[in-house]
Amino acid sequence: MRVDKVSKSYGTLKVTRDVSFCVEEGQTLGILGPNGAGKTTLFNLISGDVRIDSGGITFAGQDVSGLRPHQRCQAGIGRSYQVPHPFGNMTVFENLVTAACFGARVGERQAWDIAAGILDKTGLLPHANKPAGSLTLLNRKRLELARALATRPRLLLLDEIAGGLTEHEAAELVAELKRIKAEGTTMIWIEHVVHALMSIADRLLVINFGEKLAEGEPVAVMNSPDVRRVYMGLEA
Ligand SMILES: Nc1ncnc2c1ncn2[C@@H]1O[C@H](COP(=O)(O)OP(=O)(O)OP(=O)(O)O)[C@@H](O)[C@H]1O
Repeated sequence: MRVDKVSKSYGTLKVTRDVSFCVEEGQTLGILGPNGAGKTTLFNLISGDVRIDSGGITFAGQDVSGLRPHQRCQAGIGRSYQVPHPFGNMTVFENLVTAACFGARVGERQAWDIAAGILDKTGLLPHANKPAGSLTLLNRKRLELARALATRPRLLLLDEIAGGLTEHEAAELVAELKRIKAEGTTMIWIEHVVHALMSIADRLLVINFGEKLAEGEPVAVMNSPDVRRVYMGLEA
């Protein structure tokens, strides 16, 4: 997946400024940056929830910049949202079947199988028949991940899915993401929980004021003077 000189403004506020980066197939890119730096906007531009003003986005050899969100999902780009958006009155299982039917474009029978497999994988099996709106924070986060997985993505965009979890819960989540990665799924993960991100990311990208501040091998990026000064508030 390649993001090439992408920009986005809201009125006079330039929230994404000429951002470029690549993610190799099967790799995990971690995205860090202060609040309001433009990280979620970047996801919105990749998933098509928001149109880019300029630049280009290529996925699996195809220019997807002009595609609508559901077309990008069907092309293999799945995402979770920072604020979970399940169908609250539908059960957990029904949410996953719906995601599989519309995102992975499979028939209902196959969607059931996909949903059942994901329930098991994400620890949601005991909650399969509960309304999604009744879940705890941890299970809502699990469902957000599960719904994205049900679309059978080749590229999975994860927006702050560890925020608000306990240490133990975050470790469980990381273990699950490692399994997903081992199956060959490419991932981009926006996360403030740095140690969780560091435990899985092959590369890090740091965004500040809508611009790329640093990119590269995770330890080198975290130790770079610019990142220490701007992101962590430390002297170089
Ligand atoms: N639809 C919109 N209209 C106007 N301004 C917006 C819109 N969406 C985002 N912004 C602004 O763009 C900037 C970047 O927001 P964004 O949500 O991408 O940041 P973020 O890095 O994901 O922040 P956080 O870590 O707090 O989630 C912020 O100043 C935000 O207020």
